[in-house]
Amino acid sequence: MDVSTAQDFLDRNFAPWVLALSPTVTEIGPARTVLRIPVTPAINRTGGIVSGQALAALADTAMVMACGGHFGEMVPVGTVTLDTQFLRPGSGDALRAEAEVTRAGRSMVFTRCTIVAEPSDKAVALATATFAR
Ligand SMILES: CC(C)(COP(=O)(O)OP(=O)(O)OC[C@H]1O[C@@H](n2cnc3c(N)ncnc32)[C@H](O)[C@@H]1OP(=O)(O)O)[C@@H](O)C(=O)NCCC(=O)NCCSC(=O)Cc1ccccc1
Repeated sequence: MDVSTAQDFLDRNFAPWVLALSPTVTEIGPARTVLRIPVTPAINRTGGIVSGQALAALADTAMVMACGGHFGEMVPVGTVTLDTQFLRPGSGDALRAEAEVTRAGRSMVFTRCTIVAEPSDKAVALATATFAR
């Protein structure tokens, strides 16, 4: 599956408020899937840092897309667990979510994601999620 097919799936299937984050698929494949969002005032909480809610939504979205990258096509999955660690305040120009499948079984898919701030390249959040397929 190529980046434009993945982007098309994302644009057609995710909730409007998630699409309001302006997620762009920059890489998709069996090894890893990468999404990017701009940092805008709309996703910041008080204090001028990115809200945890936006970070969690980005991570969940990236890990759903990583399932598609792993299987070579978008497959219907439902999030069963989502765990996030907010390592440091998110700020900068953009956030890059690097997601991968750690194990895909017959009914469950295990994934992880690192969110990195640009241009600092510092990790601001780690996440894991489990999906039912
Ligand atoms: C504070 C702590 C949880 C733990 O700290 P510690 O273990 O003691 O770690 P340490 O002191 O080593 O600092 C680590 C790094 O953080 C930096 N830094 C620290 N303070 C500030 C600051 N004030 N401003 C800017 N940067 C600051 C500090 O320079 C360092 O950076 P470096 O490593 O040199 O590059 C930290 O991990 C953290 O901020 N995580 C992110 C939490 C987060 O963003 N959650 C989501 C948003 S909340 C939400 O959405 C809910 C909500 C919504 C609406 C309304 C209300 C609530």
